[in-house]
Amino acid sequence: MRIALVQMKVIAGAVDENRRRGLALAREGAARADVVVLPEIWTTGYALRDVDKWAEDVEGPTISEMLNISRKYGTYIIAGSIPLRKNEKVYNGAVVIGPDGNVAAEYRKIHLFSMMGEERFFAAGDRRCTFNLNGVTAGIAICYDLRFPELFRSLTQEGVKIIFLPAEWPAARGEHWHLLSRARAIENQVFLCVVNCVGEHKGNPFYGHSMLIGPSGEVLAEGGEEETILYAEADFALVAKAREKMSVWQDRRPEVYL
Ligand SMILES: NC(=O)CCC(=O)C(=O)O
Repeated sequence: MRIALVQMKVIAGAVDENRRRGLALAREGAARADVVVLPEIWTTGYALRDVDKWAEDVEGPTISEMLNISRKYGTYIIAGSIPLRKNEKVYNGAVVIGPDGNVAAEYRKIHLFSMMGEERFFAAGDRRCTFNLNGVTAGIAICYDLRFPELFRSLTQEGVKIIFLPAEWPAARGEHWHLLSRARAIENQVFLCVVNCVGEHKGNPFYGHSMLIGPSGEVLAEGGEEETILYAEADFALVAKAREKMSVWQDRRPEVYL
């Protein structure tokens, strides 16, 4: 399965420009891959005070155009996250679009990033999200969720072989980005597809370094700190191979942990 990791430059508050560029990059990726993934809140960036103004539902201009792209190219699109309006609340929400051009799943960020006051602007999600990716069970988490291994464990318990993580992660914590992403892949023996943005916010650069990580922690593709589309192959047979080689899952002792 060929994945396009859209590591785009996000400018806080420049919604029209971000949307125009994000859609163009998604079109480019969709022409060359089976799955396209965008970063976290890529339409608004960290203009958190304005997310209510810019929030859209799945019929809004961003997702409806993503549905057209996916229908035209027959690709899955994980439309990063956008401020997503649902039942009169605004969530930091990721929408998964199937190759038939319909919404296949929605994930609303569970762990809001209190260090930046996200909880003042978004409602928190309270549900995990898995979906069928061409016969493979896949899961989603968003950015700060990466610090909560329990979520990734539960997704693995549900049978996922790949977890997608759109992010807006700063260069200041680049080491954490690498360590946590690889640890989540290694401990669960699953693929992690982590897609970050580039650019800066109030003088603080975003880290980029989007990656596809294999189920033994191998970095199969990694971006730099520039806007780019990374293309990478996920061979899901590697999951069974990693688990045959080292039976971490069977060796767990859950009865002792809680
Ligand atoms: N947008 C985020 O969730 C940022 C998370 C982050 O910077 C961190 O966990 O560190």
